[in-house]
Amino acid sequence: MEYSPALLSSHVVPSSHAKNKLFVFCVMLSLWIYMIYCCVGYCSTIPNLAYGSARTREGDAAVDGQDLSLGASRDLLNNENDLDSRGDEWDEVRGEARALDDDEDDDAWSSFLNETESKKLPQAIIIGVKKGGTRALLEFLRLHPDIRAAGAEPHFFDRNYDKGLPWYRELMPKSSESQLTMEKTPSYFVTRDVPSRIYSMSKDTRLIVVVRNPVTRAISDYTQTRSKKPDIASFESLTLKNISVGVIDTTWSAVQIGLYAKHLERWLQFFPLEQLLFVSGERLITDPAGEMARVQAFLGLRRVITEKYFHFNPAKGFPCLQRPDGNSKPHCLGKTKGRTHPNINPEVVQRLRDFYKPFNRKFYKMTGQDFGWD
Ligand SMILES: Nc1ncnc2c1ncn2[C@@H]1O[C@H](COP(=O)(O)OS(=O)(=O)O)[C@@H](OP(=O)(O)O)[C@H]1O
Repeated sequence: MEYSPALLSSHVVPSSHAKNKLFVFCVMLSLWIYMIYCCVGYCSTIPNLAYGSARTREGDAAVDGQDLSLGASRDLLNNENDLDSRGDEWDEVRGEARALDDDEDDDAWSSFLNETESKKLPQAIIIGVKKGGTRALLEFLRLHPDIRAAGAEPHFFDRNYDKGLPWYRELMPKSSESQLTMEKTPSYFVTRDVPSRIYSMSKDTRLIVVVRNPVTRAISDYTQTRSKKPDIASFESLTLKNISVGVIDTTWSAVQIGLYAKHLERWLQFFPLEQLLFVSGERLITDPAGEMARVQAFLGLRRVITEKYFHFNPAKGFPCLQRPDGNSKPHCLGKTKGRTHPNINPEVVQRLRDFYKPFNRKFYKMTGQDFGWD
């Protein structure tokens, strides 16, 4: 058989073409697989990160408690290990927030496509008061698309300050440039060093205080502790130094926290009054949309959280959250919010009312708001 270069080239040239094509195809395929892998990896990481960081927060951040600064405190309501505002309650609340937030994955996608999110130090903080309704306020605010808030209480400025601002920032959820970052730690309001520390972080931090009738607040505080330590002394004996003399024991933390005017004085040494918003814990229950309108205005947010988001649950006795379209069951805060209070001797209640009256008046004067407790 005759050797033919033409024949040879007719075999060789098409096969090298095919090889080239195959090579290009393989490269393209690998690139596509890599891109799909990256996208899928990213999507699945967003919610996982959110949960992961929440868990880390639960591990690191302290729980609801108090650090009082008005002299020695007979801290019989020591809530150092009180999981009331976190723990199971927090999981439940987080579930509620997610249940109402159907568009979370869409949000993640749009933020992936449109802008970079990052963790920021909070620009607004709910600083108190313990048992005032701080959890309800935070959960209501978390429905706002322009707010991102840490769920658990970080207790940075009172208990974890030595860990530094980077530690604190790490506890915050990611947010876009247009979103406000928030947290709540009710013990800040009554802790001596907190105002100066927040001021050092940023003198522009907006501060929100949910206040409630100090007598009811004290009973609520006591009820919480009793639910964990059923054998504690009676409210009456803890309130009065000596039952027969009837002098109020102001060293008891449950009493001290309610001296709002005294605590506020310390804050006003660092922040102008306009930088603080006082939310009525009572109106947060009777008119949540009205109080939320004030809060949103104070934070410079559009009014998104309106009447449509609330449904009063007569069995629970509190407003619960609902989807504005009303298509799903409303979600209430957990069972540790809205406990039944024990019956307290009416004479002791009256003594406490009388005791708080001058402090309340002073507080109304300082804030320019009458909360109607007297
Ligand atoms: N919507 C809604 N649902 C349930 N509970 C509500 C609500 N709004 C305000 N409250 C009141 O919040 C009180 C608990 O206050 P806090 O969340 O500040 O408590 S804590 O300091 O974080 O432990 C809690 O106090 P208690 O009633 O004594 O349990 C409630 O009265």
